[in-house]
Amino acid sequence: MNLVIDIGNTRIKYAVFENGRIIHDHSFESGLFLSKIKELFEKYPQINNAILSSVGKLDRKERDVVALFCKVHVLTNNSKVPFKNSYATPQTLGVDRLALAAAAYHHNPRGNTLVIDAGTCITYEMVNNFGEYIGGAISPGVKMRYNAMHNQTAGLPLLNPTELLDFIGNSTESCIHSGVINGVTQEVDGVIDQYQSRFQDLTVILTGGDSHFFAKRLKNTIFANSKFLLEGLNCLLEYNTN
Ligand SMILES: Nc1ncnc2c1ncn2[C@@H]1O[C@H](COP(=O)(O)OP(=O)(O)O)[C@@H](O)[C@H]1O
Ligand SMILES: CC(C)(COP(=O)(O)O)[C@@H](O)C(=O)NCCC(=O)O
Repeated sequence: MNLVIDIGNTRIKYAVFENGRIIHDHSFESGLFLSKIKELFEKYPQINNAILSSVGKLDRKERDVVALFCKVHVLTNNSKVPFKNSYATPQTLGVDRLALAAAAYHHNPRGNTLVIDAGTCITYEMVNNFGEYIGGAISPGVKMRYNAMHNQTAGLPLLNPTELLDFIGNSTESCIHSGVINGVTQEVDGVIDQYQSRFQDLTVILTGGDSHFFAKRLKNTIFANSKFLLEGLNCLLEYNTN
């Protein structure tokens, strides 16, 4: 059994894999790391390998906690990947993006795949039909857009994301919601259009904790997969331990 852990800028997500399939997954706040990991190994003592991916400062404590129970691979920019990495600055590439590219390559090794991850930031990852990761984009996430407008103005309230009734706002709140939710929707649809005009038979995967706020509004066809990054981590764990 494998344990994969994704420490993002907002949440920690993990999954237990058996024979390539998720048998358990969960997310939690960073303060609960030790107790959650202990609980997990009590429930699944068969876990013998783990991979730890962190886009923040990985506290040695976190690695050491997992290492008490099994072998740990800490994902870095020097980990082996099954695809060609053509990012111009591979040492500064977020390891979460490496995992998304691995998942894209695993699911569609001979196809063109665009992965859109709506987490703290919205990231775009392109793996082409030559098995080459060529990069993509980083843009502000849904919550970040609400926070930025509140923090950088005198008069805009801080709102929580919500379903949008119409793209035309007629109040301060509905205008902010339109600016963020309709704005993200138009951005994502526009970016998909650009990639589609350059890459034939493009498969688009949408993932990330905030994707549900706009997924249904997209005009383009996408495959929603909330576990895509975790699946990529499992591929990288297998690739780096076998
Ligand atoms: N239990 C939760 N705790 C915090 N955020 C959550 C939770 N469930 C869903 N979310 C949403 O997920 C978003 C973070 O998405 P995620 O893909 O986990 O980002 P990251 O990988 O950058 O940490 C938050 O902005 C929030 O809206
Ligand atoms: C772009 C990111 C902040 C995304 O983090 P997330 O929203 O998934 O928490 C992270 O992948 C990162 O810090 N990247 C480093 C820069 C780069 O990928 O080129």
